[in-house]
Amino acid sequence: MALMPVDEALTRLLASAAPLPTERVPLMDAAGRVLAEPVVSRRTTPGADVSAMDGYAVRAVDAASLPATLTVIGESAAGRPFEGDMLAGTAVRIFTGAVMPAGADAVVIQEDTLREGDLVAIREAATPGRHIRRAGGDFASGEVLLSPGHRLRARDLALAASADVADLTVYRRPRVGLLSTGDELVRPGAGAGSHQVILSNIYSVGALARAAGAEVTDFGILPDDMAATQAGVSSALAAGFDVLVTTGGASVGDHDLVAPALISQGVELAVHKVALRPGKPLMFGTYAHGASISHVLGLPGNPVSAHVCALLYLVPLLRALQGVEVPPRVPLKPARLAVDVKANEMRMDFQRAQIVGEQDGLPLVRPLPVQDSSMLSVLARADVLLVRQPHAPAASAGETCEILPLED
Ligand SMILES: Nc1nc2c(c(=O)[nH]1)N[C@H]1C(S)=C(S)[C@@H](COP(=O)(O)OP(=O)(O)OC[C@H]3O[C@@H](n4cnc5c(N)ncnc54)[C@H](O)[C@@H]3O)O[C@H]1N2
Ligand code: MOO
Repeated sequence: MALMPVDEALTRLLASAAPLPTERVPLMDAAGRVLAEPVVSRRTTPGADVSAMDGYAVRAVDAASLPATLTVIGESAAGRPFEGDMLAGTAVRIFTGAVMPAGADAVVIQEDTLREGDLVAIREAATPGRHIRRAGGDFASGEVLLSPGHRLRARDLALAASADVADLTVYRRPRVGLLSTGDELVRPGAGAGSHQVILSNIYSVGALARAAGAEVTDFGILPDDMAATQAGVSSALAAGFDVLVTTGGASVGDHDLVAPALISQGVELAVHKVALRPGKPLMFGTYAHGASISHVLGLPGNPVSAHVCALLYLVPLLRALQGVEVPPRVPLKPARLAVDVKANEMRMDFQRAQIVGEQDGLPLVRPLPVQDSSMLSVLARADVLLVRQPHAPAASAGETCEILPLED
């Protein structure tokens, strides 16, 4: 069967990824969620002209030339403004964030004054507007501060709070189910024999999914048996995950039962086998539950392949389900080769590589010597994936190349 190009598989996957329903969440629970409605300020901030420093509010004209001694007629603290008017020759003690008294147009910082009783000697000439934060200087009421599709960062939550917005409309978190397959798999810490393999894929894939905003459920391990695989797939589909991720059993061996089991349970496969290394056996399909659908992503069992496929396909799918606009291309970045590399064959190749320096503003990248897709220690040592396009010719040290970050 012909292998599908990497970006075409991504295009097909994203084509079915309509955003999930929305919900309201309080700001405290909103980090990492994706906005479904804009954040519109309900307030002008600052709400009035305020002092940026601790000192004395003055009329600049009274303290424009020195010496100048003014009479202190009151105090303005944050939350407790001075109510009176400032007449010629007066000053008001003021603190950071406090409203400027009517008539004052400058602040002299405390360090530039000498206070004696009701009098304050000004030791640094005042200029109009000095140390004043203007009303609306940060943002105005009605201003759109954050737009739909934006993934909320810590600082966005403070911004929304300061705009007097207490909860936000975001897309529901995608629910992801992880289904592992393989007679050989044993959980970490459960005393695996040397003929067995320790279940590792759900940890990397699950962590990538969580970091992309999903709620993750470990749905267990299936044996390499057709009836059991069909039954496992059937109950995982019935659980109604937004995304069901299988690992293993994706290739062509006698024990690779996932594709036929998915098809037998009503999953329509849109992708099966991609021109990708590692990750050739990748499959993707959808399963209809009435009006809603489950996306089904079948990852290869080799741990590096599963991780790379999750980065390339699962993470963008989860973002798209949360309303993020995701370009249907692998997001490559420029770099420079630290060593010569060979011509590539027909599969787009994602080589585990290290950044070993910098040249002309680009990271210098060297592929690790072993590229076996079972080797997690090599993946852990890598800084990035060095990406080689299908049929790319041999390239020399110093030439530009493309990389994919392993973390964002
Ligand atoms: N004749 C062919 N053989 C293979 C082909 C092919 O085209 N023709 N493709 C190869 C490629 S590429 C890959 S990648 C692997 C992956 O195939 P499967 O998805 O069927 O993976 P398994 O056979 O189930 O397992 C492969 C390997 O990974 C280990 N594994 C599986 N699940 C996990 C897990 N959850 N955690 C940790 N390790 C896991 C499993 O024990 C095997 O060692 O197929 C090639 N073969
Ligand atoms: O392409 Mo497989 O994914 O060799 O590891």
